[in-house]
Amino acid sequence: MEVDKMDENDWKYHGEGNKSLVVSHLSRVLRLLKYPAEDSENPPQTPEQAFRQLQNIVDFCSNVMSRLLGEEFIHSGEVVKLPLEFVRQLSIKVQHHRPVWRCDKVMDIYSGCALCLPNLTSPLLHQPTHTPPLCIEIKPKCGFLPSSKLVSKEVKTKVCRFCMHQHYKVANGKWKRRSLYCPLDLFSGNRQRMHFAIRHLIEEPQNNFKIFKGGQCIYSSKEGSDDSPDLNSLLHHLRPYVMHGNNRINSHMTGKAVLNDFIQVLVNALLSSRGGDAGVVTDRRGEGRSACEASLFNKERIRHGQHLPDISVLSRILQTQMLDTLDIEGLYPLYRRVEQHLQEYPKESLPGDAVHQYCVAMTAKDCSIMVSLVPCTEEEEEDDEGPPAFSHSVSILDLDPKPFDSIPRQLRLDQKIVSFYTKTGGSVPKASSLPVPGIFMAAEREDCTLVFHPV
Ligand SMILES: O=P(O)(O)O[C@@H]1[C@@H](OP(=O)(O)O)[C@H](OP(=O)(O)O)[C@H](O)[C@H](OP(=O)(O)O)[C@H]1OP(=O)(O)O
Ligand SMILES: Nc1ncnc2c1ncn2[C@@H]1O[C@H](COP(=O)(O)OP(=O)(O)OP(=O)(O)O)[C@@H](O)[C@H]1O
Repeated sequence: MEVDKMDENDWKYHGEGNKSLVVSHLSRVLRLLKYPAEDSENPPQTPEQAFRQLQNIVDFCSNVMSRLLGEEFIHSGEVVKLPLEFVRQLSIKVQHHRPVWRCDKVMDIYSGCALCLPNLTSPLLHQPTHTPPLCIEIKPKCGFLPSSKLVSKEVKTKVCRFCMHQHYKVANGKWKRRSLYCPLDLFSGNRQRMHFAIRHLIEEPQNNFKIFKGGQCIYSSKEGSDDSPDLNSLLHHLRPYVMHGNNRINSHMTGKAVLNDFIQVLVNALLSSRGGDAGVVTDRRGEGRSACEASLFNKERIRHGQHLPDISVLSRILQTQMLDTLDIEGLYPLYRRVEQHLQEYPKESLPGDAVHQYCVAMTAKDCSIMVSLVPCTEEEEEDDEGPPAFSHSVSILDLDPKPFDSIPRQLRLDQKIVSFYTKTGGSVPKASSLPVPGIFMAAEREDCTLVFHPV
């Protein structure tokens, strides 16, 4: 990338999270920092500090997270310096593409620094094919229940944080409808539970699920809209991908069958391992802690569980998340001691391995997975009968270090989520806050492999 020849017209808005805004051009993305809007006139850090922050992200990703998660999944990127005029023009250009609820923050136009990464949704990264790759982004969140003795509320050992948080988010207006996705189902390694989890991600994607086709986002939650995302449009996009096997070309496939095939391919990619056959490991979550009581998956079926292949992306993420052995309730007193120590000895480097370990686990609880599916050509396809054949690649994104001083906020949020869930009895929400019965609910009636509990 020749930074002195940058033209904002080449770049387009690609997406954003809470801390960064991403623009793309062909096979590259630039990830720019964001600041609170009230700081827009007065940037909270100097260009040197911004550069250091981005370099820290690269170093943390390549030295810490890549060792824990497996370097085959990681792209650390590099920090680039950009012309300020380019960044200013870019910020104006992308503004009207930004979701309104993200505009409490503004793009950093002062430092001229950004992180340059491969565009993981780009067709150019993949072999040339008639059909562009489908890229599925999943933000899986925390996949286990805490077992720390320092947990004060029993409900935390039965209902997962994501499921409890959903009640709090809907009550506070962050999302219109509750997602029935449960991370413990996705991380279970049991194909039926994983299928069930992905169905719920599709039903109510929120910020946990997106699909890109040829670099364009074709399926995601529509910000501020009461409507569910357009499943018919998704089916329209997916159908050619799952129909391209010879035997199917002239046959009709129901929407349900298209989605089932698509989910099956995605589950296969998530369970696959790089560089060898998947071994099966003992579930480190232990008996009785691998299911969330709030999940609607039929509990009877959980007994016949399988486990995650040890070197699958989900297993690597889960193992890293589980470095949080104390839970925020057990960690907070240690954090306070470290903080006091630093007040007394400000020149010392930070002691406290447990606090470091907790922060690493936090990063793994907030990262995203990008699965890229490239349809096999007819010659490559071996089996006409089974689900369609794809080659796939899997990456992990958003591996930024979490700041130590976010720990007090973590504790407060944990208390709010648990207290809200306990007060409202974790009640099944009113019909109006459940997903609109869509293609899945209708499809369920004829599906004997998945069972929804009555709601
Ligand atoms: O605390 P959580 O679980 O709500 O996670 C936050 C995420 O909310 P989510 O529940 O996934 O919608 C939140 O995501 P959104 O802004 O809601 O899309 C951020 O990822 C936040 O991380 P950071 O402060 O930007 O580094 C995340 O904060 P950390 O807890 O990872 O610091
Ligand atoms: N390398 C990449 N290739 C393609 N798309 C990307 C890449 N990195 C990020 N994105 C897209 O940009 C979005 C925002 O990026 P990212 O999640 O890193 O932002 P963030 O502000 O750090 O998120 P968070 O809210 O979790 O803190 C992602 O959800 C993804 O869709």
